[in-house]
Amino acid sequence: MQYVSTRGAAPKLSFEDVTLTGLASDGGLYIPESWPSFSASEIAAMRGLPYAEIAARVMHRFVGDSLSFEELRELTGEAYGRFAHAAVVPLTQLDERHWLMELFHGPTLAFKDVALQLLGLFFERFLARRGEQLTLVGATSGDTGSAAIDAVAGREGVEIFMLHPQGRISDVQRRQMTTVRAPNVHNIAISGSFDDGQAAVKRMFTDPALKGKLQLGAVNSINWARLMAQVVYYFTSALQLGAPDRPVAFSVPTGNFGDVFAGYVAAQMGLPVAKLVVATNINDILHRALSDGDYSAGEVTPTAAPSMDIQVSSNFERLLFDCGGRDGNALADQMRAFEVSKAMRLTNAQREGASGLFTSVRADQDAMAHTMRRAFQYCGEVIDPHTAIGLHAAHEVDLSPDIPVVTLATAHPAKFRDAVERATGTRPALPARVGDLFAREEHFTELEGDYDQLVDFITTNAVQGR
Ligand SMILES: Cc1ncc(COP(=O)(O)O)c(C=O)c1O
Ligand SMILES: N[C@@H](CCOP(=O)(O)O)C(=O)O
Repeated sequence: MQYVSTRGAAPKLSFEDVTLTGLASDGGLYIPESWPSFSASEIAAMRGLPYAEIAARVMHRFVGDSLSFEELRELTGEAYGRFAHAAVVPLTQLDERHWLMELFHGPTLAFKDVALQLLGLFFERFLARRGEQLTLVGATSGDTGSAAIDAVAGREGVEIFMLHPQGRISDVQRRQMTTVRAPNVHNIAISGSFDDGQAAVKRMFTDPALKGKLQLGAVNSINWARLMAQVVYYFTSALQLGAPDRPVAFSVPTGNFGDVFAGYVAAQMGLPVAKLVVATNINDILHRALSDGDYSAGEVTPTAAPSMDIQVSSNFERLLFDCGGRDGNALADQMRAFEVSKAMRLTNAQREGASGLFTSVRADQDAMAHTMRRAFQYCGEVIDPHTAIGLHAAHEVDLSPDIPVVTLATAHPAKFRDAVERATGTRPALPARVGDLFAREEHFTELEGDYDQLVDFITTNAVQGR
């Protein structure tokens, strides 16, 4: 299995190289050269298997020679053995056709753990094999940061610099990052939004001076391995609801387009996906792009679903590449123009390519709060604001009534206790596995977010190569 860049000019890489490389040298994102696929009988044969086994079967198609099937199965067993639920991502039924896929049973209470617990093990295995070190740089709107830090804190060969937008994430999210005391963990609070942090991180990967000093790696969904691990739970949940004999729809609370792109990949691999519903909050660039072809980024508006307060949606580039005919040169021109003007129209090919599988729904703050209340009153389920946006969208879309609709429950409600309490009157308790989060001391550095200042901080504090 080889990987190509969405912008056409970077070298093709193996899975191991892609995992350690982050952004492609031409500024693009790596994607498999072609989609591997399963027959209906191969999918049916996975029914009833443990999560870690299905994970190894699905992902081995992407890993090529970088890991044997047995090595991969050992790593999936280790990663998913750390989850607090034996099913890893259990399904909860809400009514005769709506389901929640609970993705928050990992150590940091959000879906990011599903990929990052495994990615931490990939880093360790590949770096030990090569005798190399990696400086991870990342941007977070709250959940990637905590999951990445948990996955790599104290590990050999890696250090992490994580940027979060000051004052724009929940107190639980912030503390899950800033109370971790490990010499290889550096938290930086920047002024501005997640988009500003993500733009700075992407610039670092194409900065020859910085790359001359440090081997950089990515923990954001820039890193293909993140998305690959997220493909698995589309398979496990669809299998429980009747796949491959019955198509299933998914409603996905969306920000950086990673999670829902993983659903797209599952469909390319042969899973019968009836529809992917892209659910956005009022930062609705993806809803406008999919419904009208208008991909133009405005200012990010802070909401009670802060992890989705994103306007420039990184993985949308992967979809545009795949749906638009895989023309890297044309996409490079389109993306470069977008980077200057912050606006673009999708081509007809891109719109038509996306329209078969995707639809989109935007939820405002009232719809989000109303859905949290309704889930609590009618189903006894306390859900977080991001999940509520997905569930709102699941009820808005027009689908045949015999198709089950799975909403991805992307975070534990306790991560956003204040917003949940405002909407439902119930304050969810933090699970015991997060420990004494509010008793621990916080440590982070405040920076303006100016690019040169960030690079200076990283190069001064990195231990790689010393
Ligand atoms: C809780 C939660 N829900 C939804 C999302 C959106 O996911 P994605 O960025 O993969 O679209 C995020 C952030 O990524 C998140 O942290
Ligand atoms: N919502 C995310 C934003 C970063 O997205 P990623 O999937 O590219 O890491 C977060 O919680 O940080």
